[in-house]
Amino acid sequence: MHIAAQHVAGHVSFDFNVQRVARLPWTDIAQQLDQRGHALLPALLNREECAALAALYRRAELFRSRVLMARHGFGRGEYQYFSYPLPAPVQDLRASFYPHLAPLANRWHALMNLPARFPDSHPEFIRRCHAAGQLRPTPLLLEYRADDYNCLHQDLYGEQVFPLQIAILLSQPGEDFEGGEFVLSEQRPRMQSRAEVLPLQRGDAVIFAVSQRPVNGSRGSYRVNLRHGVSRVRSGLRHTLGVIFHDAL
Ligand SMILES: O=C(O)CCC(=O)C(=O)O
Ligand SMILES: [Fe+2]
Repeated sequence: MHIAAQHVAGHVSFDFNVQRVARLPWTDIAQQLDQRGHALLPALLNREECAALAALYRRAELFRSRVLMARHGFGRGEYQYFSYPLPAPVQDLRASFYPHLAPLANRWHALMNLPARFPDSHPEFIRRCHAAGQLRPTPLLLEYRADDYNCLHQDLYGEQVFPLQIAILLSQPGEDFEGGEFVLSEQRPRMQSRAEVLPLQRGDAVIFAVSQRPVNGSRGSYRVNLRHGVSRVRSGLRHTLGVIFHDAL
């Protein structure tokens, strides 16, 4: 599982040591996720790794589809979904984070009275997605330029939903781009929506709830509805890697 290997992402080769996922402070991360519905992982990737991943955006042959957000009312800017086989670092990120998140996902589902439970390994969960007709890979690279933004949304692609996902900022705020903040909104029952802006730096990752999370109330847990998006990029170029664990119809 925890393999340290030399990987080739396109023509750029870099060492993505999956051990760093195992070494993350998982107790603290789970606590942040329980309390706030998101957890920040500072400096998950270094500058060179971010540059190598962002450069994949130009390699059209690595992707199954390209979405121009304005055409669909999703915002402005574009993204591309990777094809299978995923580039090794993307595949490794997806497979190595999943086992740490599955127990939390199961606990959240129990608290929210949702019937689905998640297997320990990502290949097993992917088999379930594929059996449900969700065959298409969802990891994606996003690219934003001046005036681009990403409307608040939920990345749901079928009945099979893994309740947590990861986004990694690949560009440096204040250097590569201005504006373009990662935003989360939370809708509690019978209350107005609450927004949170996450101060991500290049290489930082955020783990966050895809659509719902449990919140402790006086009479047990209740479900809170979440969305995420990106505020307007004021200048420059911003890239993100998104890792979603379920596949798409
Ligand atoms: O560009 C971002 O920071 C958000 C990307 C996103 O919507 C996702 O990873 O699902
Ligand atoms: Fe998203």
